[in-house]
Amino acid sequence: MSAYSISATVPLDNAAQLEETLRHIGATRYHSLHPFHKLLHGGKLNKGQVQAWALNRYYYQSTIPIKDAVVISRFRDRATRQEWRHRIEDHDGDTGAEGGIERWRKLTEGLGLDSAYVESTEGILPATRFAVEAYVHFVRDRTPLEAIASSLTELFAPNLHEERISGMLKYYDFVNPDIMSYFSRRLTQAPRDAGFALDYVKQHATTPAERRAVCNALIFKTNVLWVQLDALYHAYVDGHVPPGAFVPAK
Ligand SMILES: O=C(O)c1cc(C(=O)O)c2c(n1)C(=O)C(=O)c1cc(C(=O)O)[nH]c1-2
Repeated sequence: MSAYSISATVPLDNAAQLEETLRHIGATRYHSLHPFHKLLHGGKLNKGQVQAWALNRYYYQSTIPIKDAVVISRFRDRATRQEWRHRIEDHDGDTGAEGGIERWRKLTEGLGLDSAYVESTEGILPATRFAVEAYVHFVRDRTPLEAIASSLTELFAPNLHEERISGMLKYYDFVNPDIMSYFSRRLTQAPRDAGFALDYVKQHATTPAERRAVCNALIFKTNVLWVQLDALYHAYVDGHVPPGAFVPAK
């Protein structure tokens, strides 16, 4: 066991073994297992703590299209770029079509946060910034195959989003279906994206070494997500807010 890579003894001789290993990584390392999410979805946080989560996650959400633009830049193959580009539109929106970032801003606004403050990202935790930047650098610096593989956490997102929608609506009187629209929309977007990425890595990782690199890219990404919640827990559950970061109103 390592925090960064799968064990050398895991068999990766074909695409079926690759998929099995990827699903195992999700089942054991996805951030749905993190204690901060248990508190968030179980109604155990106060409004200020939910605000801190949404404020920090805004940085992740708003960086995703930048990450996807970098992914696209790695491919000479037009068909892959064509397939990938709707992800940018899903988040950025288009003329007359609201995108995910705008929906996320509605969430932070509905939680009572000032949009200019959220968009400035001035109040986010240093660990959020470092983790999210590491994701962008990963897709820039690793192979195109690993860049695609790092998006595979989305395979596990729909279950988490369903748990989040129902838990947050049930437990928090400051949450309503309108401000949760970001997540209801992702329930259809994420499976399509994850399905493409899974098919892609199964087809293009043709050696055990490449399949291992795919698995380790997914582990890297689960770490990107996990450390963001570690930092939120330390700051807003344990109460050690770093200098200059968002402090909820009393
Ligand atoms: O709420 C979540 O837990 C969660 C997780 C993830 C993920 O697993 O990376 C994404 C999202 N949401 C999400 O909304 C989203 O648009 C998204 C894009 C990506 C990606 O890596 O390209 N991950 C995720």
